[in-house]
Amino acid sequence: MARVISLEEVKKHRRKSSVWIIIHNDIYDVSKFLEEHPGGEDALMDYAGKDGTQGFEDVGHSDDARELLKKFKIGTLSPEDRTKDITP
Ligand code: HEM
Repeated sequence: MARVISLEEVKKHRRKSSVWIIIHNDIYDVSKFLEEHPGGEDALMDYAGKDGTQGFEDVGHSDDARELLKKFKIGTLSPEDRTKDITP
């Protein structure tokens, strides 16, 4: 079962040593992906400890990128902290 994580906890992971990002109410630890991200480290750091759904979708990431996401998933956001999800 996926670990349930609060927004308060996510907010603590906004330094390069530990970067968590929320996308579609799931939580991703991208600490080890910063240097590999084709969109650059800064794009990820802008959303460190925050909800990056809008940013992620605005770029129009490929299916490969979406597939890659699965590798970094560490949990889901607590129900009380969830936002109304956006497409897709
Ligand atoms: C957190 C998980 C993320 C993963 C796994 C990821 C993965 C990728 C991958 C594989 C690409 C190469 C193009 C593609 O396949 O679509 C890419 C490009 C890009 N990403 Fe991300 N990305 C993530 C988050 C973000 C976020 C939050 C932003 C914020 C704006 C972002 C901005 C970009 C940009 C601007 C490019 C385009 C680079 C270019 O084509 O010049 N990414 N990303």
